[in-house]
Amino acid sequence: MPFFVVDVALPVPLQRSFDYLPCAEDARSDYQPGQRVRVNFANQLLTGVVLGTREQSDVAANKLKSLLQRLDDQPLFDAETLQLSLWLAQYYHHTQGEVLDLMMPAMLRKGSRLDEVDERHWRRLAAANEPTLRGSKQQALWQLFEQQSLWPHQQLTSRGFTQAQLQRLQTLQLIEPLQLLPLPSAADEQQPALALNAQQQQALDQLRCSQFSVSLLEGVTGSGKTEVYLQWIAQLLQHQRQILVLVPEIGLTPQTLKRFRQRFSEPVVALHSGLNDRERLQGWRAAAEGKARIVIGTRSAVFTQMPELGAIIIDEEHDASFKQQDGLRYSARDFAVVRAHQRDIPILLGSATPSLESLHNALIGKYQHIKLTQRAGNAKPPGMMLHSLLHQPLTAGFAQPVLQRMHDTLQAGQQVLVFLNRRGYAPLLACNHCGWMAECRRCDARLTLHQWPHHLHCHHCGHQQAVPAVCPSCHQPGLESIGQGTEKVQQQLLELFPNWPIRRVDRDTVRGKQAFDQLYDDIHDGGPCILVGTQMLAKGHHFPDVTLVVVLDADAGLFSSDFRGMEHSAQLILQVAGRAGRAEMPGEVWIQTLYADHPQLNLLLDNGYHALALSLLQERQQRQLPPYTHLALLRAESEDRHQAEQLLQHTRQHVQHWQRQHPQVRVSLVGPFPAIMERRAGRFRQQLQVHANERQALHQVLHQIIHYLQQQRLPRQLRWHLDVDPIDTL
Ligand SMILES: Nc1ncnc2c1ncn2[C@@H]1O[C@H](COP(=O)(O)OP(=O)(O)OP(=O)(O)O)[C@@H](O)[C@H]1O
Ligand SMILES: [Zn+2]
Repeated sequence: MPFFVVDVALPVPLQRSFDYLPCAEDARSDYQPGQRVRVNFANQLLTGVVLGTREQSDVAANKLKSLLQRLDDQPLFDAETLQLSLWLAQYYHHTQGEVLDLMMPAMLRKGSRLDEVDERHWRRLAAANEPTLRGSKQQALWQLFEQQSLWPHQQLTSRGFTQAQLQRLQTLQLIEPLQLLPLPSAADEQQPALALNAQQQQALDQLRCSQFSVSLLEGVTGSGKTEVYLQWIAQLLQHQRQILVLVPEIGLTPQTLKRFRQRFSEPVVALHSGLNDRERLQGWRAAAEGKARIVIGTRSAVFTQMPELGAIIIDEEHDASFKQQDGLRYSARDFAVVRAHQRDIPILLGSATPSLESLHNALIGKYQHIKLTQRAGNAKPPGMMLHSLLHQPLTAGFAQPVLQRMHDTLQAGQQVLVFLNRRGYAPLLACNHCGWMAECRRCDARLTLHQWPHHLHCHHCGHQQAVPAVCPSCHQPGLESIGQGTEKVQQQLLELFPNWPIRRVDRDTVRGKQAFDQLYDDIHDGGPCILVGTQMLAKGHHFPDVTLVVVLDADAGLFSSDFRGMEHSAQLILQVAGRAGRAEMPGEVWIQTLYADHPQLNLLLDNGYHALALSLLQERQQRQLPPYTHLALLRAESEDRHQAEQLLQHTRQHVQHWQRQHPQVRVSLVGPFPAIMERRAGRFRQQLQVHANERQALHQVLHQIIHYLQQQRLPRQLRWHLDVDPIDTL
């Protein structure tokens, strides 16, 4: 056989691919780009992806190793996905091998075969004669097969049929077993589309079913954006397209999924973090084989291979969960736009509070700008007011008039939502004798007091410890909790409103999808109650009986040192406010603040998000910040304070030196300086910011930086990473 080597991309940070000898017996034609292979790399078993084959190698023949196994007969990744992986690798300055690794469901990464997730089904054979069956159970079973020729084994056993009964039908040559990929079924009861209002219809009319275009659907909360998505999807399905819908981490509730499955009889696959590896691969395959016509998923679902992909929808496009915050720090939204462009298909970004990036693109005409300014149905926009806390006696953190409104709302049989973005009992435990404060040993942060179970908890590194009985510093009793978290508010409200249920919704009370599902049902079953919650309650949920929203403390977000702080606070406030009055009854939002004359807060309330966003954009332009410039962060961290700083200092010098030889490449470097919270989990964190007017210049410099860093022999504990388009600089 003529000599050849296989070129393999591996999930390692080295900027190159690797040559391997083929598996014994394999011909060159057995290898195609996109197949997975198993290799031994530096004594590690890795799954790599074939990029091609070659007649020669730069590696000496006696140094070449053989592949351990070829995992796929057919390419797992198509040419389009391979192309996209290259884009990701270049843009985020990782290797193609790392990107492909990220794009694979975990089971494939570990080397599973695709058909491992097939499940047992039974299929009716063409029976010659009407069978004579003994026993009513067997007859009932056969009747099912007369209604529908194919059944998943598991569905039959859950209806009480046994293996023996199935085997009996098999012996009679009525049915046969087979292994198949399970597909989700549509809801039993399908629901018709709603009649769109004029604005929704106009929005739908502006959406095309082919060719690349980006549309920003800026629709106030409750304006019926989802209904527009659904009706557009219906059109796309008629064109035999697959549709990818991305939603924020907590936006993919069973209710959302149900709404899709009740509307479409085509298989709708959900991909989210609540799935196990097996379910995830099943969903991925259903999409990759074109069987799932709609995929609805969170961030990483953006990588799902879909041969007939015809449109992408990103709901709540401003949401931070679309940006991966560790490893390969990609933005699913930005990548989705690239993907749509490459495939020449439309993409729709929806939000009541669009990111300044997307808004900017809409304003300069790069994106089509579609607006929904009214709520759908009979719902009215909630009335919003600022309530100054200055010189006001507070009860449990609430001003008197606010408590009165809460009382009236409950009396009227409606629900109240109290928003406080701080879980736990209190953000601080301090000694009232000597001023000692409970601080995290490993972070520049205070420990949060939790009451149930009773302990101190660092929300930054996860460190937990017991609550001391006396002050560890002066040994006096008299430790006091200062400030409020959701736990404390719930407890205080129980005393103030003993006749109504007070439900707390945060990560401590609601763990996992099922818990949320249960809670959602409870809230929907209605009855007056107070919901106390963090941002978990804020996003995309539809609670028809909530008519009063109280933002307990708007100030926390107003003075963030991050340049996106105000943007994010405004988005959060409006999203929470958007939960009020979404059905027949009008809603009201009270925002408590010490800064009732804060100009931006007033702009938001008086003129709405769009007006505030325009003013923030102006500010960004003046300060030369994104979206007017491009930003990347190089972060370094180490247990040794100076190591991290020095590494960035040297990197900076290296770049400056390089810049002197390349004066046409204009970037500016800011830093190194310590992160806002310098020490986290025992490590000191430093950052170097790279600002550029031109993307290309930014990438040229980042390339230099990566190249430089990879050549350094760094102590193990000194780590660095690059964040392109960071969503915060904290
Ligand atoms: N054309 C319509 N006629 C009547 N009701 C509608 C119409 N469109 C949407 N609705 C209803 O209005 C409510 C809000 O709609 P939807 O959830 O689609 O809004 P949204 O814009 O996605 O909201 P948010 O951004 O706040 O999550 C839902 O109960 C929906 O059924
Ligand atoms: Zn800590």
